[in-house]
Amino acid sequence: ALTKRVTCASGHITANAACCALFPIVDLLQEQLFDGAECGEQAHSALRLAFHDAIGLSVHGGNGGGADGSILAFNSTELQYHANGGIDDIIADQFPVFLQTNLSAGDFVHLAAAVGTANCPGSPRLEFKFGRPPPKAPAPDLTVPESTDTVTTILARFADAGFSPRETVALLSSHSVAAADVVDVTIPGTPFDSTPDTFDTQVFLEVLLKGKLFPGNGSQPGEVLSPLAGEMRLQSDFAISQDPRTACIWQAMVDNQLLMQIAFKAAMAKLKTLGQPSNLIDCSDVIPVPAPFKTAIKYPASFSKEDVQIACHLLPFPSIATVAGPAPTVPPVP
Ligand code: HEM
Ligand SMILES: [Ca+2]
Ligand SMILES: [Ca+2]
Repeated sequence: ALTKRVTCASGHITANAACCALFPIVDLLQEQLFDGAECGEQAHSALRLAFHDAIGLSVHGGNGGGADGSILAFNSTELQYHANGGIDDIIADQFPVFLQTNLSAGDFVHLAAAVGTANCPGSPRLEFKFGRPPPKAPAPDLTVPESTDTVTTILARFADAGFSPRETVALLSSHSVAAADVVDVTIPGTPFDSTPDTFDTQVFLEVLLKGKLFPGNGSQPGEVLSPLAGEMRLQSDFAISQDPRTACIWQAMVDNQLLMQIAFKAAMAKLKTLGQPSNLIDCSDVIPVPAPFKTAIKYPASFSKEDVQIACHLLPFPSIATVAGPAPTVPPVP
C-alpha cells in the first residue's frame, strides 16, 4: 500500500501537511515544559491531566465534552473539584506555553500528554489526532474517579465513559510513571513504583507485594500499606489488583512489557479522542519515538514471590529475579 508522505518546510516528514505546524510546538513543549525531554514531574502530570480532562464525559450524554481541553480552558471551575487536587501545578506550567500556540485547548492538552509520555523509556508511542474544536463548557464535578472509591464505583464510572475493565487496567499502566503530591502532603513526589522515570510493568508487580508501612504521615484517605519506604500505594490500585473482575488482567501485565504497551496505547487512543469529531487528522508521526525498556523488571531487593499477594489463580505467576542487597528506600520525584 502507498503511504502518503509530505515534507514540511522544516524538513520533517509527515502524513499530512496540516501536521507540519505541530513540529515546532513539540520542540516548544520539550524546552519549556519538559526540561528538555525528561520523564519527570511535568511529563507525569501532563499524562494525568489528559485523563482528568477526557474522563469528563458520559456515553449516555450530558456529562461534559470529554477530551476537549476543558480542564485547561475552564480551569477555575474544574480545579475546584476534589479529584483534581494537585492538578493546579501542571495547569500553571502549561498555560503560558499554551498561549504561545494557536492550538485549541484540547489539542494542546492531548499533544502535551503524548509528548511527555514519549519521554518515558518503555512507553508506547501514543497516537495524536489533531483538530479538536474549542471546549464549550467545564465538565461537571464527580466524573474523575478517586482512590477512596470502591472497585464497583470505579468500574461503573469507566464504563459510563466507554471503557471496559480490561481498558481500565490498561490505563492504570500510567501509574508506572507517577507520584503523589496531595494524598499525603508531607511527602510530595512519592512514587507509586520504584521506577517512576521508566514506563515498565514494575507498578503491576509492586502493588501486589505485601504491604508493611505508610511512607509519610501515617494512613491517609485513599492510601493503603506500601511494601517500600518512600513508595505510595493507592487503595484503588490495590483493590483493583485483588478484585476478581480485574485481578487476572492486572497480573497478566506483570513482566509483559509488550502486552502493557499495546493495551495502553489502544486505551489511550480512545481516551484522547473521547467526545471529539471522527474526522480529526492523524498527526501521530509528530510524536517522538520513546526509548525502549531494555532490561527486565525485578523484585526490589529483599522481595520474592513469597511476598506476592496472588489474586489470579488462572494464570501462572512469572518468574522474576530479585535486586541484590537490603530493601531500598524509593527516592521522591524531584
Ligand atoms: C481508578 C482510577 C484512578 C485513580 C483513583 C487515580 C488516582 C490518582 C491519585 C490519587 C494520584 C496522586 C495525585 C497526587 O496526590 O498528586 C494519581 C496520580 C497520577 N495518575 Fe492516576 N488515578 C486513576 C487513573 C489514572 C489514569 C487512567 C491515568 C492516565 C491514563 C492516570 C495517571 C496518573 C499519573 C500520570 C499520575 C502522576 C501525576 C504526577 O506524578 O504528577 N491515573 N492518580
Ligand atoms: Ca474535558
Ligand atoms: Ca515505573
